[in-house]
Amino acid sequence: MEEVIIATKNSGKAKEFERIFQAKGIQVKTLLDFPEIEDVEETGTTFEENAKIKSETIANLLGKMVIADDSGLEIDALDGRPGVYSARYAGQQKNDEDNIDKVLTELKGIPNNERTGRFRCVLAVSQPGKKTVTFAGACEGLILTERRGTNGFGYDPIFFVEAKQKAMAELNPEEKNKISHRAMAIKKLEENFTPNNGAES
Ligand SMILES: O=P(O)(O)OP(=O)(O)OP(=O)(O)OC[C@H]1O[C@@H](n2cnc3c(O)ncnc32)[C@H](O)[C@@H]1O
Ligand SMILES: [Mg+2]
Repeated sequence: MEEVIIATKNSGKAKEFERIFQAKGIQVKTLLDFPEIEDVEETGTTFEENAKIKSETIANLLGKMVIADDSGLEIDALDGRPGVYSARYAGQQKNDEDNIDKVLTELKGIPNNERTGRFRCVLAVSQPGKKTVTFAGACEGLILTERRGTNGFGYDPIFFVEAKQKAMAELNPEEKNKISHRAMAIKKLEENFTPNNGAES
């Protein structure tokens, strides 16, 4: 495999995929390279459903193998929210800062030991004429009471990784890409995916 197409318009995700795949000699293209392709509506109720909707739509459109990533932050004290609504938690404008503010407000007064949560990522791989296959990854953490660090994207500044004693946004890209939910899902994909998976459509 020399090139992969990742069906994402999120530049933070795109950078992580580029870094991880380029280290393996694989070129990454994302939907940022295809500005004419419109947003795919994420009508599913699970990460898996949404990842499949994105990969199948774009694979059909381009006639090539496509990988999609649906991901988000699940917070126990909020019954799993923002979950699949992570990108648009504070509204359709998809603003990371507004989303973080909303989570911090909702968690006001919740003690540290109850601020558990996890990032989840489901990767879906679609090839024309074949069944879509999926790979999931997760990364456990605690939700901080204020922002720390400036690396990464999305909710990284308020996600505390206990093993590192740092916020995700305080880790450099290599460190994040060793432990993240996305890294875990990519690892599973590498270990289990061959282009013959999902043989019949
Ligand atoms: O659908 P695409 O085009 O890929 O881009 P998106 O931003 O809409 O992506 P999702 O629908 O999968 O929503 C994921 C949201 O979850 C959050 N998220 C996912 N992975 C993250 C990570 O590694 N660090 C911080 N936040 C993350 C972030 O707010 C994302 O916008
Ligand atoms: Mg999305």
